[in-house]
Amino acid sequence: MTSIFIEPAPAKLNLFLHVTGKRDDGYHLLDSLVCFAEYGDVVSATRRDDTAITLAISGPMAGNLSDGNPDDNLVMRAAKLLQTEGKVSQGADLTLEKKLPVASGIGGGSADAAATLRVLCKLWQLDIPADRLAALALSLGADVPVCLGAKTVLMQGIGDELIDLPELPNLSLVLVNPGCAVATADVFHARVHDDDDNGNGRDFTDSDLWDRTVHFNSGASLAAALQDCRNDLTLPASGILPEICDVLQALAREEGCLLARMSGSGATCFAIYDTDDQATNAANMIATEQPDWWVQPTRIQSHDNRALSQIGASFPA
Ligand SMILES: C[C@](O)(CO)[C@H](O)COP(=O)(O)OP(=O)(O)OC[C@H]1O[C@@H](n2ccc(N)nc2=O)[C@H](O)[C@@H]1O
Ligand SMILES: Nc1ncnc2c1ncn2[C@@H]1O[C@H](COP(=O)(O)OP(=O)(O)OP(=O)(O)O)[C@@H](O)[C@H]1O
Repeated sequence: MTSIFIEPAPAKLNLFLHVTGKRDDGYHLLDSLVCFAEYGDVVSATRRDDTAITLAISGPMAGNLSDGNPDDNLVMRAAKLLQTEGKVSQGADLTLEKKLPVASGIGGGSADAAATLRVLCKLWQLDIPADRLAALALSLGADVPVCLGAKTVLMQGIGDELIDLPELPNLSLVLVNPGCAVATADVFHARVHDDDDNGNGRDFTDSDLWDRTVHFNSGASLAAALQDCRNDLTLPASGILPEICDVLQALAREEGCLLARMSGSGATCFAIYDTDDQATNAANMIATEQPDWWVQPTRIQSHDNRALSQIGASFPA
């Protein structure tokens, strides 16, 4: 019997993203409310007797990763890092079902790397201290630590400081990407004044604007509070890719839209709708009008289904 271990790699959403400073090494300090969608990629792993690590990629977005060197894939990089760190003498056959658009602000690669770390800790029965695992995650990318826990948090620092928050209400969401990749580094670099700021400069937002104690009981009350926040990367990202403005307008004009905003460094935008039906209708309308866009209705990941997903699964193959 071969055991297969399976881990979801859910889409990350920045419900707001404030840039609060810049470090000497060029990385930006953030204050961001991060949650995870039910929709995402899937990583699975089976054991090998030798030390080789293989990766097979399938799924609707697999083609967008086929050009690069497979060893550059964040799944492979995470696996090799963990194998070295854990002094593991086994290998693994990994699969990645790629459903999220690549380089699109919803952390697809980061979610895949984090899911790989989780799945291989189970497969290889590693007991790595949480702070060591978080440091490994950060070495793979600023978004990987938040994707490791895959729960609602306030994210600060460069993505390495994670503060637990009360669970958010169930949200009816639509994610839309105009079909163009945007590089995160280009968006940060395109910020006005970015080059002459020292970390306390005039174009940075104050941090700690979010009340960490409030428990929202509806999507409407959360969306109302989010109106006072922004994504500070929307302007630079839409300067690079003006279609982002079209996506935001398309989401906002559908019935029941409570909030439409870009996630991360874009170009994917999300909208919160009042009901699941309104989200489904909005997704259908936008997909019909814009057949080249990626349009995905989903919900926020709740504690219940997250608990299930974190256990993973082991069954005969
Ligand atoms: C914008 C966010 O998506 C918000 O969640 C993340 O901060 C991005 O995280 P990520 O894609 O994992 O980013 P990385 O791969 O670590 O960094 C890519 C590039 O983005 C810029 N970068 C990234 C994160 C950060 N806090 N400040 C930055 O300035 C840097 O130029 C860096 O070279
Ligand atoms: N498994 C993977 N999935 C997606 N991208 C990957 C993967 N492995 C490597 N990459 C590379 O990583 C880069 C960032 O991709 P990713 O999809 O994580 O961006 P993103 O959604 O903008 O992330 P973030 O929101 O964390 O900034 C791309 O240039 C892509 O080629």
